[in-house]
Amino acid sequence: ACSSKYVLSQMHPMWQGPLAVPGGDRQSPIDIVVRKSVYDSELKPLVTDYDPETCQQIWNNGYSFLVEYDDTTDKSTLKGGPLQDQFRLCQFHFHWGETNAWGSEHTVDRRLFPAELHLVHWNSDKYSLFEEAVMEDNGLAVIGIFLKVGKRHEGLQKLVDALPAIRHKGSIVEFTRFDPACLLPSNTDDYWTYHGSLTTPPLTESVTWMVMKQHIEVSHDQLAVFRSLLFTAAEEEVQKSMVNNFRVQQPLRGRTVRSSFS
Ligand SMILES: NS(=O)(=O)c1cccc(F)c1
Ligand SMILES: [Zn+2]
Repeated sequence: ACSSKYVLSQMHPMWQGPLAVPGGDRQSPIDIVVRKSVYDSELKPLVTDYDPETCQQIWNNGYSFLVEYDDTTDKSTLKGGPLQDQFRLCQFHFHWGETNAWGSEHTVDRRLFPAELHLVHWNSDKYSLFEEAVMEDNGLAVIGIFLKVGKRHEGLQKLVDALPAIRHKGSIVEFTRFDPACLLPSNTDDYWTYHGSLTTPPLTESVTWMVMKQHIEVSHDQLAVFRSLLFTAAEEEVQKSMVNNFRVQQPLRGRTVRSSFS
């Protein structure tokens, strides 16, 4: 599984400030200004091919909870879209708020969503490990999907039911046969894409972002279980609710956001 040490658990969201980043001219997340995005007819549909058998564990890294996949073979892959190479799924995780009013990292015309899902992949045509790819400017491809509060998401419930077992930072439990394709919106042909970074330290500028235009719906109660997680380890005397684990929007710095739809 990809090394999640890159989602540094000891980094409390307080780091959201302008952390000094080498270069720092392609940081994420950003506000997507729809009328400034440029339609690119060359952008292809995303092609995901995920094998649920590669799902391994779910754990609380003190920042979010991660579902990690075996990325030692090309069994769960992403290609197409703006991508020239094949990418391997290594993990997915979420960002959310303390209320339904905010929580997403990307915004669309400044609109905030209650949460955002990130499916993280690394370029297995060019690199042999996540740790290598994370340092290269075409190393990672992350699919961002907005969550809205509405009807219950049946596929998400298996994941929600596992959360009480990983309430504290450092908790990990086996989690198998989860097909991340069930979390994709019905339309994955319409997305915005731009070159950016990780949104948590080390904030490396190695990510091709694909933010889906169509959101998925989860129930209020399902999202409330996300908020029952803790940033803190079991032994810490003051327990802190895992909420508002999102980074603020970063300057576009002249980048162009392309859309796959007109
Ligand atoms: N939030 S994110 O940019 O998807 C991310 C942060 C850190 C590590 C990683 F693999 C993905
Ligand atoms: Zn993320």
